[in-house]
Amino acid sequence: MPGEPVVEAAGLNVRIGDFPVLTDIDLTIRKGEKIVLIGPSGSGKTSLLRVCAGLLSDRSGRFELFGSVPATPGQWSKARRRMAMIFQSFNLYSMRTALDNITFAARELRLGSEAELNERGRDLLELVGCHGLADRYPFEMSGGQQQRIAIARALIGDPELLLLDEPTASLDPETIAGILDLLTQVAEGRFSGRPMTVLCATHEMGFARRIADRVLFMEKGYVVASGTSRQMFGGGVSDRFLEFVGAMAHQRP
Ligand SMILES: Nc1ncnc2c1ncn2[C@@H]1O[C@H](COP(=O)(O)OP(=O)(O)OP(=O)(O)O)[C@@H](O)[C@H]1O
Repeated sequence: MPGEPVVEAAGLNVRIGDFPVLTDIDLTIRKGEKIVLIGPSGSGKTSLLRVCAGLLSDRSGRFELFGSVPATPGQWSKARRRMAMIFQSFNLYSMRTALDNITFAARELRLGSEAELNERGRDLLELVGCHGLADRYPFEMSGGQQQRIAIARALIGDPELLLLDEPTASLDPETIAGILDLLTQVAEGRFSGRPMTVLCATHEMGFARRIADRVLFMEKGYVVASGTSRQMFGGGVSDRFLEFVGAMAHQRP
C-alpha cells in the first residue's frame, strides 16, 4: 500500500532572482519511495533538492512537506529535523574530527545527551566502514572516507527524508562503487530499520536503476519525462532520456 506523501508539489515554480530555475513541477514522493532526478547540468536537479530543504523560498504553486505547507522559519526548522542532505562536496567542518562532524549538529539540536550521541556516532562510524577514524580531521581522510562521514552525519538524527545531490560526483571511479553500495544499503533502510524516503540527483545510471522507484528526467527547469525505473530505462517513454543515458555511458569507464 502506498505510504503517505512526504513531498507534494503541483504546478511548482521557483525563481532565483529573475531566473526561473524550476517551472511547473508536479511531484509526489510517498513514504518509503525513492525518486531519482536525472538530467544535464543546469537542468534544475539541485534546485529541486534545495526547495525541499528550504533553501530556495521564491516559489509559487503548491508545495507541501510532511503533509503541510512550510511557511515560517519555525515550520521549516521542524521540517528540517525530519530530513538530511548529502552533497557532492561532503561539506564537513574542517576543524572538527570525524566523530565531532557526525555529532555536532545533533548536539546543537539536542537530539540526545552527549554520551548518547557519542555512542550513536561511534556505532555509525562502524556502520559506514570508518572504524578507527573517529579522531581524524577531514584533511586526514580520503574523499571516500569524508563522504562516509557525511553519510553517518546524515543518519544520526534518524531522518525520514534523505536528499542526495550527486553524492559521488567528486570521487574517483573505484571509490564511487563503495559509496554507491553504502547508499543503496542506507536507502533500503539497513541502518534505520525502515526503508528511507529518498530524492536523489545522480549521473550514476546503474545506481539509479538499482534504487529508483521512479525516475524524473529534467531539462531547463522542467520535468520532461517521468516513469518507473523499468519504464524509463526500458525505452518507450522518452527517446531524449535514452539519448542522455547513452551519452553518459560513453563518458564513464
Ligand atoms: N544562485 C543562482 N543564481 C542564478 N541562477 C542560478 C543560481 N543557482 C542556479 N542557477 C541556475 O539555475 C539553473 C538550474 O541549476 P541547478 O544547479 O539546479 O542545476 P543542476 O541540474 O543541479 O546542475 P548540475 O548537474 O550542474 O549540478 C541553472 O541554469 C543555473 O545556472
